[in-house]
Amino acid sequence: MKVGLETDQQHRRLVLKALLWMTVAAGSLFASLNIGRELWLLAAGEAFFVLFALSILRIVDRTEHLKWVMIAYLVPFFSLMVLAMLLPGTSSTVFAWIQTIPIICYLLLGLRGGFWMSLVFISLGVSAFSYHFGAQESLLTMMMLANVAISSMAIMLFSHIYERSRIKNEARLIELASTDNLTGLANRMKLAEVLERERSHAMRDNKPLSLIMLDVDYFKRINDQFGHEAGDRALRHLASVLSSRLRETDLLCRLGGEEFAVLLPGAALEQAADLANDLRRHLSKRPLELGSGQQTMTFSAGVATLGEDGQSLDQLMQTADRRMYEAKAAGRDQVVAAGQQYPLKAPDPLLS
Ligand SMILES: Nc1nc2c(ncn2[C@@H]2O[C@H](COP(=O)(O)OP(=O)(O)OP(=O)(O)O)[C@@H](O)[C@H]2O)c(=O)[nH]1
Repeated sequence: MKVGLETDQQHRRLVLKALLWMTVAAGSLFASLNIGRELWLLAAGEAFFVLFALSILRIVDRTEHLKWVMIAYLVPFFSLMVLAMLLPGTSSTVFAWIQTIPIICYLLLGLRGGFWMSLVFISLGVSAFSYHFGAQESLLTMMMLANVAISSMAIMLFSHIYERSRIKNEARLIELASTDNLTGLANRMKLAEVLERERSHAMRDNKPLSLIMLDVDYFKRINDQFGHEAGDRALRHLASVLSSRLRETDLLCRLGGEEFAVLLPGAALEQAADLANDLRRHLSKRPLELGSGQQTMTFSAGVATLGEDGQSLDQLMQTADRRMYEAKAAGRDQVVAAGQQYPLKAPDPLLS
């Protein structure tokens, strides 16, 4: 199952792959042209880069150190560009490549890395250009140099502004896509994403992880008696009451309608069932205020735990869901975990 939106890393991996294929194509072309022009050093550098790009293409999809791979590629890549400008026989048009530096840096390294690497290599590029072509002190050369420096800085500025607003918009988009807009809780997509992460932590550290699925009892009656708006308020009320009883590391989410889930990292089945039961009592002691009076809310819940009840989100949800329906069938306002019913036989003094 594909979880979540495409991340920054995936996006940068794609850009890097495009750059590597461009290097292979352009490097092969320029290497053969420069062999024809007998520029042996430059041709050798370009041929080396074709092989270097091909070797990075082999690892780019599986490396966990993408940022370092990018730096290891970009530093010699840009250095070769600068070197190309110093070689005798190089035409002034090679400077066009310097203007790609900020775009490549910001797309691959983000704001901070992009800024520093652009600054260093644009400065080196402009210096190399001025060293090579600025020997004749004509006004035309000065104008060329000024144009080259200013246009590169302008591209750097635009790339910076673009990357900053892209990062902001992406963060906002991810927040919207992972939030339930009625209650402000996490939604199913967020649950899937966090569960994947917590599942690997739990398996690595040999720690438990449990899931509660809960469904409000007789919710339709609230809608029918007090209207849809009151139903919406009831869902927000439940979200706020349950959130106030949970820890920051627990994840409460609304799956849809009047169905919710709580992911509990570090909790074994029994602890999760106790907590679900506690949430049930907590909610029943905080009735919803309606214009005409108060309405007590209850829910039925099923609990499942990683390992015993399955390894994937789907398996855990299916088991917890089945147990939740057992709780409904057994009379509602209760919790079921592995065939165990809560409240246990002794009556709950707080509810009587
Ligand atoms: N106000 C409001 N109602 C919703 C929303 N989503 C689903 N519902 C309503 O929730 C009700 C769910 O009804 P049922 O599935 O019969 O469940 P129930 O009445 O809680 O009964 P049990 O689950 O069997 O205890 C339906 O009337 C839906 O229209 C929502 O976002 N806002």
